[in-house]
Amino acid sequence: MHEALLAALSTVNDPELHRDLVSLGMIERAELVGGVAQIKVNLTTPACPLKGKIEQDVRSAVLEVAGVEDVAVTFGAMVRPAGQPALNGIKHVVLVGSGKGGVGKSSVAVNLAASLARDGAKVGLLDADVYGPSVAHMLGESQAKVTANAERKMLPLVAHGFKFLSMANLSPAGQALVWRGPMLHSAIQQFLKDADWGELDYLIVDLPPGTGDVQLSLTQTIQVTGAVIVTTPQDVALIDAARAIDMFRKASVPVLGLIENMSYFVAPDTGNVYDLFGRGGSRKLGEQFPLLGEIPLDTDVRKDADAGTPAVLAHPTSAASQALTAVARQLAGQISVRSLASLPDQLTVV
Ligand SMILES: Nc1ncnc2c1ncn2[C@@H]1O[C@H](COP(=O)(O)OP(=O)(O)OP(=O)(O)O)[C@@H](O)[C@H]1O
Repeated sequence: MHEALLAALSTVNDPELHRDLVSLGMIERAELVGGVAQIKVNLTTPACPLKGKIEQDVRSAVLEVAGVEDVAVTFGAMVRPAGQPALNGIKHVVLVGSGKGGVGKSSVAVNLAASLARDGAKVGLLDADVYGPSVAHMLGESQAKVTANAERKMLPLVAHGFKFLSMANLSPAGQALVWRGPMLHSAIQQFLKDADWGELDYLIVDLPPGTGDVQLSLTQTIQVTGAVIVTTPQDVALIDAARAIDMFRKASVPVLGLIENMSYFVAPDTGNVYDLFGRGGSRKLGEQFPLLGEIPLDTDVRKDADAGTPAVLAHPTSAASQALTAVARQLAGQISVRSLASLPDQLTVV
């Protein structure tokens, strides 16, 4: 019966990876118990955007097998690294960049981390925006201090289900950091290599805005899976976003997608939608980069950040939070696609 079930499952494709679940090695269990087919699918990310579709397809395929009266589908997830893991224990490093400041890059980075962690992934967030570190504030941890372990490695702080490190938790509050290129390089190196991040599926890195030393230093130091670029829809922001794309391309960092923030505003009293900055402008940047999502302007995104809880956790049902959650899942999906693109045709089947 196991073989018959596997044969049925081999007709079900992962909608994003365009390969069948069996050859992708995603079937962890397939057996018939009292007329009920027990199928366990091991997804490539707990933040899979297409879980519902996969479940439906598995059900209909398995119900075709003679003797199957019902199907019970359960899910597990194991994020796979893209070739070599970025750093010891860290499967994917994802850079969050922007061409210009103030477009909401840090807000997006914090909410991506919170959303992926809530979906069950092991997540770290590195605040590499050393000139204006805002991550600790957005997580309600601006007073916390980083400590070291017995091997003198920095221990990341933990908030809202994920780990993070920020310069703000190393330097006295309110002091500006006047650092130059080589010092910045070594600070970033320490955050990456002299920190005990443990096992992570995703390390999200909030870069400083623009295309300077820190960004280059990072792309040259470690193997990153890719970068996402946060922009707003105005032409000026898009011109700068194009510059950021160009920088990543020159550094051979794949651009996993664009995120359009402050895309539109829904008036809470009337429900009218206003495209304050000309919505959808990101599409002009070219079709080779997926638009991972459009996030509306929402005062709760700012208020929640100031109160120290990411909006996706504080107001999970708001339009902005739902858009941010969808973006996080799209991103996780893009990373799975990249990781599996280089795999051989047939994987080990359990
Ligand atoms: N979708 C949104 N709706 C409402 N306010 C937002 C939204 N996104 C970001 N903001 C607010 O806009 C301001 C700038 O956001 P943020 O600090 O995340 O931008 P940034 O691009 O990281 O800035 P910088 O590059 O200067 O670090 C913050 O006050 C933030 O709360």
